[in-house]
Amino acid sequence: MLELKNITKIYNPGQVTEMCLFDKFNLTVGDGQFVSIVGSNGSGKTSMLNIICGSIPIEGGEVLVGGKDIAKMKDFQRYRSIGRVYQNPSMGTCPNLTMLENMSLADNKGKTFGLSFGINKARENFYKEQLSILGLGLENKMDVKVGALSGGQRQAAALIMSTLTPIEFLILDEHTAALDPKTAEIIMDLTAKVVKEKNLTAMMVTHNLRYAVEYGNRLVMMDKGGMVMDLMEEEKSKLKVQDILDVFTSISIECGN
Ligand SMILES: Nc1ncnc2c1ncn2[C@@H]1O[C@H](COP(=O)(O)OP(=O)(O)OP(=O)(O)O)[C@@H](O)[C@H]1O
Repeated sequence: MLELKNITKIYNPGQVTEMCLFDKFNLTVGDGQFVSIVGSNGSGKTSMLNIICGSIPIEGGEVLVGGKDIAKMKDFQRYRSIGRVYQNPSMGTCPNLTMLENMSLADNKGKTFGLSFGINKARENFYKEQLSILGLGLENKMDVKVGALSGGQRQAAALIMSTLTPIEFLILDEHTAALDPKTAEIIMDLTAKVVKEKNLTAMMVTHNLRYAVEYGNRLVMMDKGGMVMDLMEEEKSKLKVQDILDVFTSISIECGN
């Protein structure tokens, strides 16, 4: 279980540009939940993911995984339980390294000796087996430099790399936003497959309302550092894209837009 408890996040504290984004923000994500997170620009979605991943400091509160405060852990310890796929496919992979070297790097994540190639031929079959889950033939491209792959193939590889070690949480940060519509569909289907097969808890930020409605078993809408909608499985299953659009519209009318 992941718990964000009384999170306070202030950007630029003490400066004229000081901005309190989260003021005692709370969110609990149960094991096995796949949470779609939507919200207008600047509502705090990416900041929330960054707080979970420890990429930005917080002024107050706790980030608990299984009751343990991971905000105080070192990066390599925290990333043992978390995998993240970014918007830009090149963020999750090393373009100048081969598929095999990329998989090997991902395999070494969270180990105390740091990042090393540590190519282990004995693991190669495991890497191939994992890549074959995607059904894109990447298991036959082990010696190809990842930079030579298409954006969609790289994002698919990033998905497998981020879930190669036994993580608990998969963080998806607009991970289909840079892809063409057809490739985005493929990556979304693969995401659902990987989350199910690896029994992961997932948090997916997306501006694609259809994906938010169709995928996952919980939907959260954020606005100005708070949650304005939080629908669990049954309620979410009845939700239509238009329902979310209506909430968006009412929020922007309240804001005078
Ligand atoms: N490094 C930073 N310094 C100062 N303010 C920041 C910083 N990062 C984010 N913010 C502010 O925090 C607020 C939330 O930003 P965040 O990127 O978390 O929103 P978001 O919901 O992910 O937006 P988007 O949909 O545009 O990606 C915004 O007002 C933004 O300007």
